[in-house]
Amino acid sequence: MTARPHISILVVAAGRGSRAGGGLPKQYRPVAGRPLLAHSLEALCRAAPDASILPVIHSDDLGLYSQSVAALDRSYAARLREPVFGGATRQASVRAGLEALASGPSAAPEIVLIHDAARMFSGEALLSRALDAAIAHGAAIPGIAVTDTIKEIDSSAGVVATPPRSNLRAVQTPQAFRFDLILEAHRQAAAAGQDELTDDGAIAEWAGHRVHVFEGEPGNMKVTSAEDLVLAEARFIRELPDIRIGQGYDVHAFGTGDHVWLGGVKVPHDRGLVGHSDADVLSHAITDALLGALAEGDIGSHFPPSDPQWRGAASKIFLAHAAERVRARGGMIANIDATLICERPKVGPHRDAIRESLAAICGVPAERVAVKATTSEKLGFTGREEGMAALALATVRLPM
Ligand SMILES: Nc1ccn([C@@H]2O[C@H](COP(=O)(O)OP(=O)(O)OP(=O)(O)O)[C@@H](O)[C@H]2O)c(=O)n1
Ligand SMILES: C[C@](O)(CO)[C@H](O)COP(=O)(O)O
Repeated sequence: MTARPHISILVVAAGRGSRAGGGLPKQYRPVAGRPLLAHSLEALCRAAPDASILPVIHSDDLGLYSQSVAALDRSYAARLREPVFGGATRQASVRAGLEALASGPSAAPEIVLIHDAARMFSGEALLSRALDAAIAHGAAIPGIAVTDTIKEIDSSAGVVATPPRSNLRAVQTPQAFRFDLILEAHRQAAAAGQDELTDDGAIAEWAGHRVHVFEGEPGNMKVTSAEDLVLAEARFIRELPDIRIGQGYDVHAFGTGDHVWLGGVKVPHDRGLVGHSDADVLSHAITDALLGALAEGDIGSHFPPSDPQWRGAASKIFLAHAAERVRARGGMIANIDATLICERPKVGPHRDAIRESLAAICGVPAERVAVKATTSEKLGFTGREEGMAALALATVRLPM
């Protein structure tokens, strides 16, 4: 198997967004509650898990940039290199980024993908095509067939040419290159005073390289105008994953015994909980929360108390089943938050063990599982220590 090349992604975000208007540069304008740049960076982090990412920003925008990074998941933010400052044109900003990659603390990449921060819908398939094309051709850009007829015009003569549409492509980013090729092409163009080229493909072309065009994506829009921001927001909201919240509640009475089961952990107590199964009130509430999020009935409909096979059963079977239902629907459990209501036993000393146990049963990290406890101030059935109650919420993310 050939080793994967070392890849960097340069994200140019130093423009002023004058065509979009609205005060802030467009890459910092909110889209669905977060700066546009946070969406673009997140899309790249998701689509290219191995690549390091170098943002190129304007020197006036450090505060805005930090706010965008703060809106990212920490694991994504950790993948970003220290930003470098861009120049007065896109071309100058790209060159600043390439020079930083060439002279930075880590080895220069073999392949560089150059991407507009203003494009927030770049997915894995597009990045993968870009990478393959750069490896195969050295210089490659994504293009889509144009569907409008394009005219070349002159202000005095009007239309001067109608180029055959079948040969025209609207090109996008990421544009992908062998790093040494595009760095040298940018240096040569700058030295020759050629500083108004609007994409990196044009720079490679100017330097005499054959530039390959691979299939772009119609959805890979560049936010340029104020209308584009509105379209991007609408599209982002339409593509949001299906986030579900489920709730569960359960009660079991105390009876004789020397322990209770809580979240799959045996907790010593001077009484036990009575139930058809092991009466793990916490696991039951969470099972119902997960099934509730899926709108797939409740614990009783999956494991009828009338069925003798569940007599004395370990409740982790029920909970693992509910978690498996989430996975079977292509989803993931985002978090579980549960509260036990009892005077005794004290839950605090067992909390971490219970969280670990629930996390293992559900197949999620323990940091996504919260277990809390409260008394009812000696009021009601829990206050009189006649039984225990548990409440649970689960957030589940399903594919659209
Ligand atoms: N001096 C510049 C100009 C542009 N860009 C970046 O290049 C991408 C594509 O440029 P464009 O959409 O034209 O952005 P702006 O230059 O900001 O827009 P405008 O021309 O409307 O001012 C954007 O992500 C933009 O931030 C850049 O890094 N440095
Ligand atoms: C690089 C680019 O996005 C390819 O379509 C485009 O040329 C950028 O042009 P802009 O005027 O800087 O938006």
